[in-house]
Amino acid sequence: MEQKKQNPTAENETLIVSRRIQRVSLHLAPVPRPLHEHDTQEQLGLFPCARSAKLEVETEKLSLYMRGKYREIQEKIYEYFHARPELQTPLEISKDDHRELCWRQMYGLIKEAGIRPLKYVVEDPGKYFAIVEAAGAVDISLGIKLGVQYSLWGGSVINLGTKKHKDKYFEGIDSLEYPGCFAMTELHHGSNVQGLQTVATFDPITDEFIINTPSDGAIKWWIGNAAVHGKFASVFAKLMLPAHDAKGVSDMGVHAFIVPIRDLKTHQALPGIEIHDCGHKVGLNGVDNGALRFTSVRIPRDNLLNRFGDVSRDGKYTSSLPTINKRFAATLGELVGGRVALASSSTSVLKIANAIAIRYSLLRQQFGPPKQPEVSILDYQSQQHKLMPMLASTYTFHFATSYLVEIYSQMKTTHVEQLVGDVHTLSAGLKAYVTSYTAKSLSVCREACGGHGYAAVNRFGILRNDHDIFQTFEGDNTVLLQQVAADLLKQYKQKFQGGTLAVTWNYLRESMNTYLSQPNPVTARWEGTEHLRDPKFQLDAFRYRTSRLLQSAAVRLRKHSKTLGGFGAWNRCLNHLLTLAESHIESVILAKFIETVEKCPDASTRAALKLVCDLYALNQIWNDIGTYRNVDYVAPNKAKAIHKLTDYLSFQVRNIAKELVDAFDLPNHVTRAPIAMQSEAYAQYTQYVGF
Ligand SMILES: Cc1cc2nc3c(=O)[nH]c(=O)nc-3n(C[C@H](O)[C@H](O)[C@H](O)COP(=O)(O)OP(=O)(O)OC[C@H]3O[C@@H](n4cnc5c(N)ncnc54)[C@H](O)[C@@H]3O)c2cc1C
Repeated sequence: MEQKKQNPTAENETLIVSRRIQRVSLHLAPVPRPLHEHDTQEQLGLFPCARSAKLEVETEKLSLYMRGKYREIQEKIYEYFHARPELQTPLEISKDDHRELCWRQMYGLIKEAGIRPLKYVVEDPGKYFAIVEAAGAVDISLGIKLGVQYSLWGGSVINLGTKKHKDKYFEGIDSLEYPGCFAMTELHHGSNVQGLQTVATFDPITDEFIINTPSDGAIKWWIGNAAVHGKFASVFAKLMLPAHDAKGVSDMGVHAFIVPIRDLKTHQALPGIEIHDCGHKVGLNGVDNGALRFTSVRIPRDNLLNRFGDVSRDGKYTSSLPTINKRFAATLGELVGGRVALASSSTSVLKIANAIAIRYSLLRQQFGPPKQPEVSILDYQSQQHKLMPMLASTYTFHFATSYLVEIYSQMKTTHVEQLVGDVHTLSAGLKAYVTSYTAKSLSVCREACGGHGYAAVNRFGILRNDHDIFQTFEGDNTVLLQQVAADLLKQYKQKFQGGTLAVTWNYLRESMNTYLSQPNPVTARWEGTEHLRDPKFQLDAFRYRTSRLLQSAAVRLRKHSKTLGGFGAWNRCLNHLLTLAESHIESVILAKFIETVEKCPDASTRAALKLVCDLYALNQIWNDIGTYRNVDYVAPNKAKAIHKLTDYLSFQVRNIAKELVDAFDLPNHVTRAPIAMQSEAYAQYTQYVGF
C-alpha cells in the first residue's frame, strides 16, 4: 500500500509527538527483567534507564531498622515451631483436632519455650505484641488463642481488677494453669455493649453476687476458650444492688466479674453453668468459641473486678468516677490492648501474603516479546499496579502500628494521662483501617497468583478465612471508625473553644486554617517530580482532605440535627463520617512514615523507604483524585502527572521488591507456601503433590 506523503511541518509535528510519547512511555512501559543472566536488556528491547533507576538496598540493614528490638523473641518462636514439626498445623484438620493442636502449641510455647506473655503484658507490652504476632504467623488460630488468654482474660483481670486479683490469678493465668475466657458478647448484643442483659445481683446476706442469664438473648455467645479449655471467665454483666428502700434493685451499669466455669480438677462445668459449642466457623477453627448460660451462679463479692467501682460488705457502691457512662468508658478504655494486637497481627498477615505473592510473581513467567524468553509476571504494569502500592501500604502499616505499640506501652508503663485519648482513638482507627485493607488484599494476592494461588497449600485461602473476622471482633470496623469520627468532631469543637488537642490531632490546628483559605491556583498546577515527591506537598494534601471532610461534616451535622435530632443527623452523615475517619487515619499513617524515613540513619535504606513512602502517598492521592479535582486543589495537568509518577514509582519499587519482601524476615518455614520458595518453588510444589 502506498504511503500518504506528509508535508514537512506535519512530519515534524508527528516526530515531536512520537518523541514525547516515547519519553512518557519510559515511565510506563513494562520492563521485563530476564531471569537468565545471558539475556541483555537490549535484546529484550528494554529502556536503558530501567536498570540505572534501581536502588541498592541492603536487606539486613532495612530489616534491622524495621524490626528492632523484638526480632529476637520472634525468631525464638519461629525456631521453636521449626524444631517441632508435630506442632505444625496440617492443611487438612478437623475442628476438634485443630483445637487440640492449638492448645498444645500454646502449651508448648509457655511450658517448653518458656515464654511468659502476661509478664510482658505488664512490663513490656511491645514484646507481648511481638509474641502474638509471631505466634499468629505460625497459625492465626494460635495468635488469637494467645490473645484470648492473655489480652482478654488476663488483660481484664490486670486492668479492671485490683491487687487482690493480681495476687490470686496472675501466676495461674501466665502459666496456663488458669485458662480463661472473656465473656462480653451476647446473642442479642455485640457492638452495643451497654445493651448487655446478663445480671450480677448482690446478695448482702451471703456476701455474694448471683449471676443470671435472664433470657436467651443474654446467652454469652462467641466466647473464645469457652467450648473446651476455659476454667474461668471474666463475665460482663449489669451490677444490681438492692435499692435503699429494699424494694427492687438499682442498676449500676456494666461491670466485669470473675466466674469459675469448670472444676479445676475434673474440668466438669460447674453447677448453674451451661456450656455449648458455637460450632464450625469460616476460619479460626483452632479456637474453641462457646456459648454460656448462667442460672443463679454464686460468686464471692471479691470476684467483682473493682478498679472502677466497688461494693462494700453492706452493699454500698463506691467509685472514683461519677457516672455510669464515665465508668463504662473507663472500663472499655482499659481493653484497647486487644485492638493494638489485632492491628499489628493483621499487618503481619499482610506481610506474609505480600511475601508469597511477590516472590511468586518474580519467579512466574508468562509471555514475552517474539522469540525472546518469557518475562516475569511482576514486569506487567497491571501486576505492579496490584502489588506494589500494597507493598508500600504494608510498610506504612508496619511503622504506624509500631508507633501505636510504642505509645500504648508508654501509656501502660508511665501512666501518662495525655496519651489515653490518643491511644484509644488510634487503636480503634488503625485496627479498623488495617484489618479492612488486609482482608481485601488477601483476595488481590490470591488472584495475582492465578490458579496456583488457589491451592490451599499456598496459604491465601486459609489466611483469608482466618483473618476475615479481624474486621469484626474487638469492635466492628464500621463502629470503630465512628469512634474516630466522634473524637475528631470533639477535637474540632475544642479547637474553636481554644482547648488543647491530643498529640495525633495537632495537625488540625494548622490545616483547618489552610482549609478555610482557597486552594492556591498556582501550586495546584505544579507538576514537577521534585514537588510531587516533596513530603510537604503529600502531607498537606492528606491533611487538607481530612480538614475539609471534618469541616463539612461539622456543618452538615449541625444542619441536620435541627430537624432529625442527634441520632438521625449522625446517621444521615454516616458515610461522610466514615470517610473522614479513614482520611484522618491515612494522614496519621503518612506522617509517621515520613518521620520514619527522615530518622533512618543509613542512606541507602532511607532512599528505599523514601521511594516506598512516595508511592504510598501518591497512590492514595490518585485514589482520591476526584475529591482533589472537585475543589481545584489539583489541576488537570497535575492530576495526570501524579498518575504517571505513581506508575513509575510502582515500577521502581518493583525493582527492589525482592529486597523489600526479604526485609520482613519471614523464614520459609513461616511463609510455608511452596510457590514462595523462590528458586525451589516448582520443585517444592510438585513434591507436595506427590511427584
Ligand atoms: C470468631 C469470633 C470470636 C469472638 N470472640 C469473642 C470473645 O472471646 N468474647 C466476646 O465477648 N466476644 C467475642 N466475639 C464477638 C465479637 O466481639 C462481636 O461479634 C463483635 O463485637 C460484633 O458484634 P456483633 O456480632 O453483634 O455485630 P453487630 O453489632 O450486630 O453488627 C452487625 C453489622 O451491623 C453494623 N452495625 C452495628 N452497629 C452499627 C452502627 N452503630 N452503625 C453502623 N453500623 C452498625 C456493623 O457494621 C455490622 O456490619 C467473637 C466473635 C467471633 C465471630
